[in-house]
Amino acid sequence: MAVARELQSRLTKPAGSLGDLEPLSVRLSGLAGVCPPPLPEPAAVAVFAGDHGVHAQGVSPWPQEVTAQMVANFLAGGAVVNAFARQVGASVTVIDVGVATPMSGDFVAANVRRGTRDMTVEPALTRDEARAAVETGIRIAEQLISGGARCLLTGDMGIANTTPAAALIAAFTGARSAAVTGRGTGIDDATHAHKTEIVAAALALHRPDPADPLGVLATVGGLEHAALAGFILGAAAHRVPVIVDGVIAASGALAAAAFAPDTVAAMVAGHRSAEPGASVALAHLGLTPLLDLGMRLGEGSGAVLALPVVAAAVRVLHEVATFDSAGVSEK
Ligand SMILES: O=C(O)c1ccc[n+]([C@@H]2O[C@H](COP(=O)([O-])O)[C@@H](O)[C@H]2O)c1
Ligand SMILES: Cc1cc2nc[nH]c2cc1C
Repeated sequence: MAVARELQSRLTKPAGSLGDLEPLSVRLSGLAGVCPPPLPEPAAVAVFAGDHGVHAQGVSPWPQEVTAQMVANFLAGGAVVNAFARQVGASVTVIDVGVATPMSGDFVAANVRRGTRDMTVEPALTRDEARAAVETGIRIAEQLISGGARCLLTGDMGIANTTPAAALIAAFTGARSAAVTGRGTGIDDATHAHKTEIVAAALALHRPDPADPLGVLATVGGLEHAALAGFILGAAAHRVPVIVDGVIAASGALAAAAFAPDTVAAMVAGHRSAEPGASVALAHLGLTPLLDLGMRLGEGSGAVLALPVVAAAVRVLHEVATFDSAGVSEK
C-alpha cells in the first residue's frame, strides 16, 4: 500500500484528482500484496437464488414463483444482469441455494431447503442449514477463482429477500427497523409500514446476537444472504476483490465481516442501492460506493456496472506515466 501511495504521487495528474479511485487502487495493491495489483479480469458474477417464508406476511407485491422464473431468465441470458455482464465481459453463474419452486436447467444445484421458514414465527433456518449455505458460497468463490476469475461480483435473486436483508442489517449494526426497511421491488406506504413492523417483530422474537453471525443468519436471514457471506469470505481468503452489489449483498457483507473483520479489505462497494439499509450497512463497514444511480434491482446489476471503474482504478497504476518519465514539470 505504501508503494502504491508513493507511485500515485508520481503519476502525471494532480494529487487526489482521481478522487475515490486513488485509495481504491492503494487498497487493491494491499489486498494483492503487489503494486500494481492485477487487473480485475476475468470477472465472474455469482447470482445466489432463494425464497423466503416471510413472503407469507405480505412483504412483497410479487408472487414467490418469480424467483424460479427469473432463474430461468438468467440462464437464457435475458435478464438485466446478463446484458450488463455482456457489456463488461463478465461471466454469470447462477446458484440455487434455496428456491422454493422445483426447477431444471444449467444452474449450480445447491438447494439447502425449498425456501426459509417464516422468521416472524420461528427461526428462518437451523444453524446447520445456514452453515451449509455459507459453505456453498465459499465453494463457489473458490471454484470461480480456480477457474481463473480475478474479480468476483455478488448477485442475488429472491422475492421478499429485502425483508431478511433489513433484519440482518438491523441486527449487525444496531439500527432500528425503520432506518433499514425499504420499499424493495416497490411497495405502497401501507405495505412499507407493515414490512417495517414485520422486521421489528422478527428482531424482537429472536434477539439475534451480532457476535454470533451464524445465529443471526439462521434466525433472521436467508439462504442467499448466507451464501453471499460465504462467497465474500472465499474471495477475501484468496485475496481476490469482491464487488458488493445492493442491499442483500451488503447484509451478507456484514455477516462476513462479523465472521472475519479482515474480509472488509477485499470488499468494494459497487453502488449505493436506493434501499436505505444498504447505506446503513456500507457506512458500518466503512465503504464508499463507487456509483450512485438510484438503482434497486439486485441480480448483481450495480456490481457489474462498477467493474469498469475498478478496472480503471487499477489500470492507472499500470499505464499512467510519471512526471519524471514523461518530462512533465511538477508544481
Ligand atoms: O439489490 C438491491 O439493493 C435490491 C433492492 C430492491 C430489490 N431487489 C431485488 O428484488 C427482490 C426483492 O424485493 P422484495 O420487494 O420482493 O423484497 C430480489 O430479487 C432482489 O434481488 C434488490
Ligand atoms: C422482475 C423482477 C426481476 C428481478 N431481479 C431481481 N429481483 C427481481 C424482482 C423482480 C420482480
